[in-house]
Amino acid sequence: MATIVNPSSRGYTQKRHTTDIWILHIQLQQGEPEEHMGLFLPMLKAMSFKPKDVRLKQLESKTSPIEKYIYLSNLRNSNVHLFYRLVLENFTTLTPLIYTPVVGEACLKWSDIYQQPEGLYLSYKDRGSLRDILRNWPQPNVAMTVVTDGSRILGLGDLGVNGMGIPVGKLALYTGCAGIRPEATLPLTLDLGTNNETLLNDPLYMGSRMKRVSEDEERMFLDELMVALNETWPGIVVQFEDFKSPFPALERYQYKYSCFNDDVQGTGAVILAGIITALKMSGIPVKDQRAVFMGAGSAGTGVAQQIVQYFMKEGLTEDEARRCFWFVDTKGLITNDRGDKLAQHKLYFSRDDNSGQQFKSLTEVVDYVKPTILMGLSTIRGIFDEPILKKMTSLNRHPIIFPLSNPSSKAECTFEEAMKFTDGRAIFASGSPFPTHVHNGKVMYPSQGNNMYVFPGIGLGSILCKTKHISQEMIYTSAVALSKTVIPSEFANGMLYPSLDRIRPVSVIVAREVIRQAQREGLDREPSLRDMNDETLDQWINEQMYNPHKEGRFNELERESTITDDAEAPFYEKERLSAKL
Ligand SMILES: NC(=O)C1=CN([C@@H]2O[C@H](COP(=O)(O)OP(=O)(O)OC[C@H]3O[C@@H](n4cnc5c(N)ncnc54)[C@H](OP(=O)(O)O)[C@@H]3O)[C@@H](O)[C@H]2O)C=CC1
Ligand SMILES: CC(=O)C(=O)O
Ligand SMILES: [Mg+2]
Repeated sequence: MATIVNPSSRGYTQKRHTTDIWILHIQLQQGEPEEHMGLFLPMLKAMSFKPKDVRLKQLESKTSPIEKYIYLSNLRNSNVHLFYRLVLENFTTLTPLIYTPVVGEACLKWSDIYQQPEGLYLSYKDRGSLRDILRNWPQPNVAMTVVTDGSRILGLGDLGVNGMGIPVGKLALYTGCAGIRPEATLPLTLDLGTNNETLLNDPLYMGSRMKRVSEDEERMFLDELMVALNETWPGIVVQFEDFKSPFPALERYQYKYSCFNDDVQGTGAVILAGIITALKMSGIPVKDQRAVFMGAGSAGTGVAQQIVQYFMKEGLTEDEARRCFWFVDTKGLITNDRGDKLAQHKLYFSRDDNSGQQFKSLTEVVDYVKPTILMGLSTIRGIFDEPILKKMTSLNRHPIIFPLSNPSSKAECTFEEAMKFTDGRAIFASGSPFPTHVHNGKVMYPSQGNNMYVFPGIGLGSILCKTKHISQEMIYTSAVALSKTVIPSEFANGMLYPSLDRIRPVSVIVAREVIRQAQREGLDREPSLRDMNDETLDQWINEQMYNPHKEGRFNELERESTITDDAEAPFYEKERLSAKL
């Protein structure tokens, strides 16, 4: 049975020996004779930092992103409140280290950098006992799980159980961005085999050494899992993540359980929010939009479907809206007469107006369609090259360029490339973060079109209103809500999304609107929220959110947890105060 848990990072009380330098420092401050401090004395005397400052210094001293990732994982496991305090105070700098792009490198090296278990692994052999295994999880009140089978981790392919970095990273964002308590989150990885030969031959690989089970076998496993999860934690919100397409489980469970597919629906919502703002910037009406999508997988078609819904609300018929999209996959432009059997999820957008012509390359498609929007969800680094970006610039005053593939190593173009080859005119969003770029002496700001802007709010709203299921309208509403959170100064800087430093209030707004939509559809099971006005509801949502600054200690040995709960008191004083309680 491949069940491994590490409860400490989820807020579980765990004894731990604290022999680090902080204890010496505390002892010094508490009057311990100086001779006991030995060689550390000068260093200890010079220390006037609080633990969070020291942790940031230590983090800075790590020279590579992966070392920083490991450092932060260890901190999360040893002192969960201090970790989240750092995250909340440094969202913009720490998110790339705990999420994309560095989580991609962490997943690639998972077996090599493995320090401790951080979630629950369920293997195919466990089928028939899933409920019993879930009951062994030490936390009684799990509200949210992110589950992957590791079959399509970011744009990196089948990484088997090494995909665990994704549920861990996404749930860290649930806690950071939306205040879901750490102990209420369950990172879940299904070990259903892998078709990655490198992993199968890697002596350090920790998953089952077998090829992936069949689609039918996986479906039966998921059926058992969904029942087991809901019996163990009734109403638990399930986020499906990084399953290879096609992913039929969404249609199977969508109206039965509280669940959503983040790659299809979360990405769809966040990119729709970006497009709503981008269209305001470009000034081109909906009816004149022509969007070319490089990549027709779960994310690409999910995004286009959300935009179709928006175009229809803006007055187009469904057919008119659908015809604003052209998709390119490994075989070229997707058309009805291309000669291959199209997967189900591609049929809706397949073109029938190509007069028998077939277009193999993106360049040919761009020449043919003359798009206003170029979306990348293809995992092909650099496919939006100089000629294509220049072509888009010749066609549009403000071409909309969204290289959305993750991690950065898979991005269709970088921000710098987009600015350079469109003469600073592109309206830009990427899946992973890029630095600002100076173009003709002006600082240009990239936007990050990543589902992290919505999934925390969707999950939070769904949990709080105890929704029966998560409807398509709830997802759509999250997009519209997000688009309204961009403030004028951000818009003026070309930003399509709010600054990450405001992510908590943004998540409150997204959660509130998700709750309101559930109420309109009669899906909510928390009637007390129905009579609250928006202001009261926002305040109530805020009060429900985990705040690491207000957390008490875990136990006497969790010294650092104790000393993080007051921002102002010197930590050694706080330690003394807490010791009296
Ligand atoms: N920014 C964000 O928030 C998000 C970004 N993503 C990113 O989007 C990317 C795609 O994810 P997803 O849709 O789930 O993946 P899929 O595997 O479902 O789809 C990938 C698509 O890209 C096409 N493709 C791959 N390689 C080539 C190639 N060499 N030439 C032409 N087409 C190619 C595939 O074609 P074919 O169908 O013929 O195989 C397929 O249509 C990933 O990098 C992922 O990280 C995903 C979710 C959210
Ligand atoms: C962001 C995300 O969900 C992905 O790249 O798969
Ligand atoms: Mg994903």
